[in-house]
Amino acid sequence: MQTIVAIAYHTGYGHTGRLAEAVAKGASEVPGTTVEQHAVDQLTEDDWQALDRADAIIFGCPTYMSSASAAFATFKEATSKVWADNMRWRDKIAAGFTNSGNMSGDKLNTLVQIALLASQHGMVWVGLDRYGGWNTSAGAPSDTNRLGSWLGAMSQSNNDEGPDTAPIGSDLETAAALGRRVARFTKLHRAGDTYLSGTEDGSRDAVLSGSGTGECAG
Ligand SMILES: Cc1cc2nc3c(=O)[nH]c(=O)nc-3n(C[C@H](O)[C@H](O)[C@H](O)COP(=O)(O)O)c2cc1C
Repeated sequence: MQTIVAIAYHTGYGHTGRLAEAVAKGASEVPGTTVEQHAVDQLTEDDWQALDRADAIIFGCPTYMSSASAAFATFKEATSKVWADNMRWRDKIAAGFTNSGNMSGDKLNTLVQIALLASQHGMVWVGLDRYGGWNTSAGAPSDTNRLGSWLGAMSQSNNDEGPDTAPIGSDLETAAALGRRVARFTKLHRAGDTYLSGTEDGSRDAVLSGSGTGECAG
């Protein structure tokens, strides 16, 4: 079964773009996953259609002034057309990531904004399943999930470094872990759907409402 994981992201200066690449790399490690990246400040009609076709959308943007960047906010509002069309992103898998200059930098607010966007669309949110790192005397910045985030992947990029060196490898690996997890859950979600669609009563909705048997015809 081939599944599509789309990454819809904004980057102002390239740092969050590195994170998007890492998320893509992680997702692509799950066999049978097609990964697409879409820069939300350059979306064409084809990009919007690709997002409609995706089984999962992972949203990402930098944190600017404690919030999602303005370019991402513009995209966020533009998705209201999708929502108004019978919530056509309903039931897709969703996740999020953000990057900022400070260790905290109030970037949890950005992930909350992204998670609320996904919730308004009726999407199914997947967070990060990694223990926090860099939180003991033996810990180090090289620990994955060094910023201790579970709603989504966070990274920090020094303000005096370009995207060639920031964010650091542990943040990129954290982002890759999120990509892998989303790709795995997307497969499980689609496989369950496909299984139930093949039940003897032939109706996923019948099974889920309790009137079907749930016995697979095959
Ligand atoms: C307009 C603006 C606002 C920013 N606000 C914050 C902030 O609230 N918190 C923070 O930690 N860093 C903040 N930063 C730093 C950026 O988050 C940081 O440079 C990040 O790496 C930029 O990612 P990008 O290269 O993908 O645009 C801000 C940067 C800019 C340009």
